Amino acid sequence: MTLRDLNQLREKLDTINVQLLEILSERARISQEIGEEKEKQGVPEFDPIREKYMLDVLVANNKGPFDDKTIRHLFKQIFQASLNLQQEEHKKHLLVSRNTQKENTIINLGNISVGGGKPVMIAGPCSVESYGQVRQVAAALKAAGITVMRGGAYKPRTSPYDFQGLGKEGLKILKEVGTEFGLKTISEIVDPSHIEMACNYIDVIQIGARNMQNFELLKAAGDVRTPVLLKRGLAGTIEEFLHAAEYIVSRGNTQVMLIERGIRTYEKATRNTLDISAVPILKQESHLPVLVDVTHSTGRKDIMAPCAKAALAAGADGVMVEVHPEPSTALSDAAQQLNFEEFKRFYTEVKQSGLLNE
Ligand SMILES: O=C(O)C(=O)C[C@]1(C(=O)O)C=C[C@@H](O)C=C1
Repeated sequence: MTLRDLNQLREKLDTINVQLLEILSERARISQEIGEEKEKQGVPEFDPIREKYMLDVLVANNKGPFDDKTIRHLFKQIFQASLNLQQEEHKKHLLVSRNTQKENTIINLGNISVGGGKPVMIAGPCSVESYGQVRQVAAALKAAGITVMRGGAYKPRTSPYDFQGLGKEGLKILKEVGTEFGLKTISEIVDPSHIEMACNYIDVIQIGARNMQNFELLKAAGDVRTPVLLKRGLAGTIEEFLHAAEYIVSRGNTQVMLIERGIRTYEKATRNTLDISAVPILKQESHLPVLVDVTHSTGRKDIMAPCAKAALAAGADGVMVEVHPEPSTALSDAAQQLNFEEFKRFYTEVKQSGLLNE
């Protein structure tokens, strides 16, 4: 074969490549149209039976030189790429998506609004341990000007032998103390059958990281009209996080706040890895308020203030931090809760950055 012949063959390939591209693009456009129709009809995009049928037809028509396995592989890539296109489009239509609602969702908690452009500080003990302990924290928070207090009554702990929380008794304490000090309260609920009951005692239902994909719990939280603080799962992707929020919003409860709390990585210097990039991504992709939990993400008191400032600089609508009257005696998270003095220093430093704007 002469050099001239080789060049002629390559020119033929170049032409076919462009033709293939045109055909592939045309196929992709049709697949997108199918995707839109599927969305309207509420039919899932991925259809393995349809894919199997198409592959069988292709293999039946295959005259070589590619073997059947190669044909299956090549076309499966095309199906997958088309499916990705359909799913990208579908994501834009989620109720939690910024494409569906341009304006920020604002959640009013007493005299503060979360998501309205004025970031908030939420603080409180990891666990509700006693009436006296919650009262002490509430008094310190009130004095500092905090108006939303967190406190865990149902504690999903790694070990079944660790303190499991005071349950309903803990919710009652939060209600009593919250009312006395004029504070709004947040507490985690772990059982779908407790959601309705909890609404009588607390102002915000928290769904914890371990329950981000507890779909029955998400549905139950979607059926009430109490605001929900949804934590990102330990290994939850941003896409999974948004779909978890969609579970709640699609049931009619539009009052959802997202909270980044660190994800599991190989890094051991912090308890989890605070994914700061999640903040601007979530703000771009969703209209829901985005907060950052600096206690669980870092697990380190010495870097909580810079991480809180980083979160606010990245666009977070608020920061959550754990505070305890005497952290060394705390029944959970003893190492990372701030005492009142430490909280004051932390809060002052964050306020001085001018990012909190309270
Ligand atoms: O035919 C369909 O139902 C499509 O949605 C199209 C298509 C494709 O483009 O190959 C896309 C996703 C499905 O998994 C199967 C096929």
